[in-house]
Amino acid sequence: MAPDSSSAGKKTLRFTKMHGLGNDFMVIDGVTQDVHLTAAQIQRWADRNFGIGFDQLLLVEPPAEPNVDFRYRIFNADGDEVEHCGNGARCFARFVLDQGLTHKRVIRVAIQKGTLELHVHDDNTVTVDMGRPQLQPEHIPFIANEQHSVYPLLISEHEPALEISAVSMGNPHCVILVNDVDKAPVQALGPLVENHDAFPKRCNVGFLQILNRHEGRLRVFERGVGETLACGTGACAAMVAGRLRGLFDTNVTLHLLGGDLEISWSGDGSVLMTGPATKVFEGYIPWNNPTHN
Ligand SMILES: N[C@H](CCC[C@H](N)C(=O)O)C(=O)O
Repeated sequence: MAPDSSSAGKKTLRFTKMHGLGNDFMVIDGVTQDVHLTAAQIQRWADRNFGIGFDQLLLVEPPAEPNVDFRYRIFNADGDEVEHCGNGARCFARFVLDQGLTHKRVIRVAIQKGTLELHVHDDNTVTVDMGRPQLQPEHIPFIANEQHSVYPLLISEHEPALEISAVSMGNPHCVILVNDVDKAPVQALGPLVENHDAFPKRCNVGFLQILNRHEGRLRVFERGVGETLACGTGACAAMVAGRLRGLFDTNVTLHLLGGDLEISWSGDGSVLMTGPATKVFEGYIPWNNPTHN
């Protein structure tokens, strides 16, 4: 029985903890609850010792336009709102069905820059149409050399420039090819690239090991979070980068620390991503809605 959310003026907020291959989320129903969040509140809840602990917070809201079922907003653990989250999109679809907010198995959801179409399968995996990758420099604030969206990125004058791929899935990704992800300098290089001034909005940093034309291994140092066990938009960006370099075919399995994602891209049009979405628990947290303080 849920505690009375309005007793004695003290409010409680209902949420669900979920993950997509270990990339974990606090998911909040902002359709039946009146929710206004501050960056400071998100940071407190994201703390894995003093809060709930998550990589991103997902806020589900009513649609603001026709032909869309919901809007969903994404906030990194550092409190910043961001453009897209692939693992989050799958968990969003599972959440709105579990909560009875929809009975549709094909769900259209608005994100910051566009609309996604989600297909929920009987085995509880979800296929997300992730939209077209954006390679034009205006999406990636780079001096483009145009060659397969591969750019030199100078980290230090004492070392040769990194040869990186820059792909936007709505959120910025920098993909670096490595021989062995287990030996990749994720913690040392991740923050330097994330905060490089070539990325005025910072970026997510993917370390991609090509196994064959249909398989790769990927680790991601996420913008605003650090290394996560999986990154859906990062997997899409890595597959696009590999395909643009002529190293991947149309359908690829990417092995991330938390499990596998299936990514399809013909070289034009949308990237499709398929993977699981898992509910861990439901909870309630005492809360003073900032707009009612
Ligand atoms: N850290 C990302 C947002 C979450 C992306 C990731 N969790 C995914 O599954 O796509 C960014 O700042 O753009």
